[in-house]
Amino acid sequence: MVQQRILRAVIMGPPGSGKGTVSGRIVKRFGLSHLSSGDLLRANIKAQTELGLLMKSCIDQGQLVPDDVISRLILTEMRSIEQSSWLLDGFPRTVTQAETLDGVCSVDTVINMDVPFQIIKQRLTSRWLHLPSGRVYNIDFNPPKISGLDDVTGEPLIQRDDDTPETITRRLRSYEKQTQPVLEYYRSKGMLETFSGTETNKIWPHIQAFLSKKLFPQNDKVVGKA
Ligand SMILES: Nc1nc2c(ncn2[C@@H]2O[C@H](COP(=O)(O)OP(=O)(O)O)[C@@H](O)[C@H]2O)c(=O)[nH]1
Ligand SMILES: Nc1ncnc2c1ncn2[C@@H]1O[C@H](COP(=O)(O)OP(=O)(O)O)[C@@H](O)[C@H]1O
Repeated sequence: MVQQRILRAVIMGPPGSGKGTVSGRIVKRFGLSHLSSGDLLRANIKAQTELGLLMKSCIDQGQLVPDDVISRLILTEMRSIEQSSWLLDGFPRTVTQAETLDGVCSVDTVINMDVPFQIIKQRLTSRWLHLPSGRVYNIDFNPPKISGLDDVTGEPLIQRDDDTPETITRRLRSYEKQTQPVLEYYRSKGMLETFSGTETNKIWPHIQAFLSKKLFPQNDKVVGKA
C-alpha cells in the first residue's frame, strides 16, 4: 500500500479567490482535515456565543478580528486534528498570526491562490453558502442543483452579510495591507507555492499535482532499467 505522508498546509488568497472551493476539493481528493477560520467565526455567530456576538460587527464591516481572539480559537480547534494531515484556510492572515502558528507547529507548505482583484467582486456578490458545512455555490460558476438549497442536505443556502460591494472593497484593502505581508513572510522561508489564474478549474489541476507530489513522494521515483 502506498503510504501517505502527514502534511500541514495553509491555503491563502484574497477573499473570493477560491480558497473554500479548492479546500473542498483537497479534502475530497486527499482527505486532509480542513479548518476554516471564517467557518468557525460564522458558526460562533450562528450559535450566538459570546465570542460570535462580539466579533459580528467587526466581520460585517470587513475588518479583521483581533489576532489574539482568532489565534486562540484556531489553536484550540487544531488540538483535535494534530495527529492528521490538515489544511488551514483563512488563518494566518497577519504576520503576528503566522508567528503564533510557527510557535506551536511547523507548516510544510503554503498554497497561495493568486487571482486578480477585478474578477473577485462579481464572484462574491453571487456567492451562496451552506452555513453548517461551509460548502459554497455561485449562481454563475457552480449553482446548486435546486435553487437556494444545499446539494447534500437540501437545507437552505444563505448569502453572507459581508458579501456586499462596499464590504468586499474594505476586505480587499485589508488583504493588501495586513495579509500580503504574510505572503512575504512565507516566501522568505521558501514555503510559498503560488498558483495564478482567473478560473478555479484551471488552477486546481496544478494544485492537485503539487499536493500529490508532497503526499506521495515515493510515486515520483523513476524506475530505471535493470
Ligand atoms: N465565476 C467563478 N466563480 C468561482 C470560481 N471559483 C470559485 N468561484 C465562486 O466564487 C465564490 C468565492 O469562492 P470561495 O471558494 O468561497 O473563495 P474564498 O473566499 O477564497 O474562500 C464562490 O461563490 C465560488 O463558488 C471560478 O473559477 N469562477
Ligand atoms: N485569520 C483571521 N484573522 C482575522 N480575522 C479573520 C480571520 N479569518 C477570518 N476572519 C474574519 O472573518 C471574515 C470572513 O473570513 P473568511 O470566511 O475566511 O473570508 P473569505 O472567504 O471571504 O476570504 C474576515 O473578513 C474577517 O473579518
